[in-house]
Amino acid sequence: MVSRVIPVDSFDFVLFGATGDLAKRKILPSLFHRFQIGQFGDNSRIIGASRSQMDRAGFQDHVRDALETYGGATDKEAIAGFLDLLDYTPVDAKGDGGWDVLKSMLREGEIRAFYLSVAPSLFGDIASRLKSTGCADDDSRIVVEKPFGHDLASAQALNTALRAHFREGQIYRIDHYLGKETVQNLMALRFANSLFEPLWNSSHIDHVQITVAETVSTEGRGGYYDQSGAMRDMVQNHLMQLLCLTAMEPPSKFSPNAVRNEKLKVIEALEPVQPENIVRGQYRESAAGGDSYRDHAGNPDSRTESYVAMKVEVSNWRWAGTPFYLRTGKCLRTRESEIAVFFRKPPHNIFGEDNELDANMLVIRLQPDEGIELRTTIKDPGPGGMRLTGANLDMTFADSLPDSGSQDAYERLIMDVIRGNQTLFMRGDEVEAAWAWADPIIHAWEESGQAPQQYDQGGSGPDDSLLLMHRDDRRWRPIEA
Ligand SMILES: NC(=O)C1=CN([C@@H]2O[C@H](COP(=O)(O)OP(=O)(O)OC[C@H]3O[C@@H](n4cnc5c(N)ncnc54)[C@H](OP(=O)(O)O)[C@@H]3O)[C@@H](O)[C@H]2O)C=CC1
Ligand SMILES: O=C1O[C@H](COP(=O)(O)O)[C@@H](O)[C@H](O)[C@H]1O
Repeated sequence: MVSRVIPVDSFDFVLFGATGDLAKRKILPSLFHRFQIGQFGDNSRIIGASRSQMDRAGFQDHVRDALETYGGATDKEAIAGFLDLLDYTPVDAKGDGGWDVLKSMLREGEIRAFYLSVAPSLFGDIASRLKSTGCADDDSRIVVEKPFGHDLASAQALNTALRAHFREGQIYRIDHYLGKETVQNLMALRFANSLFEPLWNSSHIDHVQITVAETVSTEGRGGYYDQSGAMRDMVQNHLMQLLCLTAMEPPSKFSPNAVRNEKLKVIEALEPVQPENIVRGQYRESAAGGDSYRDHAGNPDSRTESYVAMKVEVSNWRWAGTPFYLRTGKCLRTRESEIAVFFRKPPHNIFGEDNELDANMLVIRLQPDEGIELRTTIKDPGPGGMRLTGANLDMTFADSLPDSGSQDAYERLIMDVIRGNQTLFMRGDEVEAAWAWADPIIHAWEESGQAPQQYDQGGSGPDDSLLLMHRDDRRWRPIEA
C-alpha cells in the first residue's frame, strides 16, 4: 500500500529561530520531506527569520547543509527546488529591526504560519510584534515549541501573552509525541474497532504501563535539563498525552475540541500522587568511568531526576481500581517506548493446576519498531495433550505495512498547521491542567530536598522502581536490548 499524499494549500511559512538547532535538525528536514513527496501547494514559500545577519544565498547554504546533514537529502534536483522556495530576513524579536521587511515579504491571500522555534521567553514579544506590524492577520497560525512553561504560573503567563494577540484557534502548541504514527494509531485502535472498547475499563483491565526509555544522556543540554528534570521534560507533556489518549472517553467525533475536551477530563480526574508512589532516579557515572548526570549538569550537588516512575490513579467510573504506571529515564538499557495494557486473568481456570492462565496483554509499541502486539494463550501444538502456551498476534508495521512510508512526527504536525487542524496540538487549558497536576509533586520534592536514587547507566532504572510494582504484586515489562 502506498501512502496517499493529500496536497495542502500554498502558504507562507515563517520560521523564527531558523538558524537554531531545532530548525536544522527537525523543522527544515521535515519541510523538505513533505516538499519532496509533492505535498506543498504550488506557490508555497518558507521565510527564515533570526537575529543573524544573512542574505538569501547565505540562508540557502545553511539550509542545504541542514538537509544533507540531518535530513539525509541526496536528490540534487529536489534540494534545488526546495532552496528556491526560501527567503530570509534578519528580525530582532525584542526590537523593531527587520519587521517591515518581513511584512513586505508576506503575500495577501496565502495561509500564513509563524513557527516560533525560539526560547519561550521570546513568545510574547514575537506574538505582539506579529500583530502590531500587521504581519499576522486573523487567520494566521502561530506555532510554539516546548517547553510550554516551567510550572502552572509560567504556563498561564505564556497563554495570556499569546491570547492577547491570537485566538485559541490560531495557537498550535507542539507536543511532538502527538505526531508519532503509533500514537495516532492508538486512537484508531480504540475507536475504529469494536473489539477493544467494550473491554477498555477497570472490569477487564488490571493495570496499564507506559514506558518511555531512552539511551541518551543529558550531555550537551545538561544546563537546560538540570532546571527541568524528567518530570517537566517528559512526564508533564509526553507521558501525560499518552496517558490521556489511553484513558479518555470516546470523543463524539475526531475534531480538535471533541478530542481535547476528553483529554482534559482525564487530566482533571487524576488523583494527586502521593510521595510513596513515586520513584526518582539519577544516573551515576558508568562502570567504565563515563560521566555521571551531575557531571553533565555541571552541578555536583544536583538533585534533579533523570528518571521517574510513578503510580497514577484516574479517578472516574471507567478507571477506578486500575492504576497507570508511568516511567521514563535517560541512559537506560535501550530506547523503547510503549503502552502495555494488562487485562485481567480469566475468572475461572478449566484447564487444571498444571496450566496456569496468563492474562492477555496488548502492547502498543511507539518506537523504535512501531507496531501493535496482542499476547494470547493457545494450546501448545503437538501431541502433549491440553497444555497451554503464550502466543503473540504481532503487527509490526514495517512488516505488515511495508510501503506505508514513515514520516517524522514534525512532518505530520507542520502539515496539520497548514491544514488548520489542531487535533494533535495541546489546548491552553490542557497544558495548564497538566501543570496543576505536576506542580504539587515537584514542590514536594523541592521542599523535601531529598536526592534521587542513583542508578546504573545501561540498566533499567533505580531499584526502588521495582519495589513500586512488587508492592502491588506486579512487574514492569523488562526494558530489553
Ligand atoms: N533543539 C532541540 O532539540 C529542541 C528544542 N526545543 C525548543 O525549540 C526552541 C528552539 O530551540 P533551539 O533551536 O535548540 O535553540 P537555539 O538556541 O539553537 O536557537 C535559538 C534561535 O533563536 C534565535 N533568536 C534568539 N534570540 C533572538 C531574537 N532576539 N530575535 C530573533 N531571533 C532570536 C536564534 O537566532 P540567531 O542564532 O540568529 O541569533 C536562533 O535561531 C526552544 O523553545 C527549545 O526549548 C524543543 C524540543 C527539542
Ligand atoms: O521532548 C523531548 O523528547 C526527547 C525524546 O523524544 P523522542 O521522539 O526521541 O522519543 C527527549 O530526549 C528530550 O529530553 C525531550 O526534551
